[in-house]
Amino acid sequence: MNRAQLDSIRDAGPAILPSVLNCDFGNLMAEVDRLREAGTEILHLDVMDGHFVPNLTFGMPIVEGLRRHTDMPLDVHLMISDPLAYAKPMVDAGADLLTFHVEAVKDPVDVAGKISDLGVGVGVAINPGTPLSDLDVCLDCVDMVLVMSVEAGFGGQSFNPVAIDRIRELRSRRPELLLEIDGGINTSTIGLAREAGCDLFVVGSAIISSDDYTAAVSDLTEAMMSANGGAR
Ligand SMILES: O=C(CO)[C@H](O)[C@H](O)COP(=O)(O)O
Ligand SMILES: [Co+2]
Repeated sequence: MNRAQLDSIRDAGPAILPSVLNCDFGNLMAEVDRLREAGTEILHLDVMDGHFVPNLTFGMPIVEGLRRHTDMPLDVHLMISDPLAYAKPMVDAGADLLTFHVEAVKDPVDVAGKISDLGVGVGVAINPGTPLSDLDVCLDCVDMVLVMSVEAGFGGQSFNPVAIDRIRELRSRRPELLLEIDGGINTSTIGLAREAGCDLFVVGSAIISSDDYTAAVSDLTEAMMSANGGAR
């Protein structure tokens, strides 16, 4: 994802990014088609290594398979201990935006720079329990901050409201930064995050657990748009 694509995402206004984490992986492409038909445009892919987080999901083969069958931008959330080891393979597989966890690396500036050099958007994620000040060193080196509203590792967890204060603080410090929130986002929490100044809203269970993805996305969109977006 080049600079122009990132700018167009920012300029396009708030967006809901479905996480396929809890979808029916035996019918992955059918699920992706349903999510596209429901009106979502960017896919959030949760890559977990069973080491950085106590869960194991998927790697490059899934990213590559999705790249072959959809033109939706792929927002890849790396919940892995060694993001640099897999950055280029993930980009080669088709990732458009790569987000690593600040908790997983010693030098986030170096990691952000190396990922950016691959020609994709780079994000840094932070868990609720990690001091926000851990991001200070790399805020100017990333395109996006992914503010976790759950401890990374599983879908279906309860929303941690500390994320709202963090979105608000990051928005006030960096008006141009792309902000994404992830974890426990539903029709109640999405408005709070929007009002705090968030741009991108990762939603897993609140869509995947519903029988009607279109209705779920529509309800979420209504809740998101009825909140007054934080001033940039
Ligand atoms: O990064 C994640 C978990 O580590 C998932 O993206 C997130 O939890 C989405 O699932 P849900 O909306 O059900 O919380
Ligand atoms: Co995620």
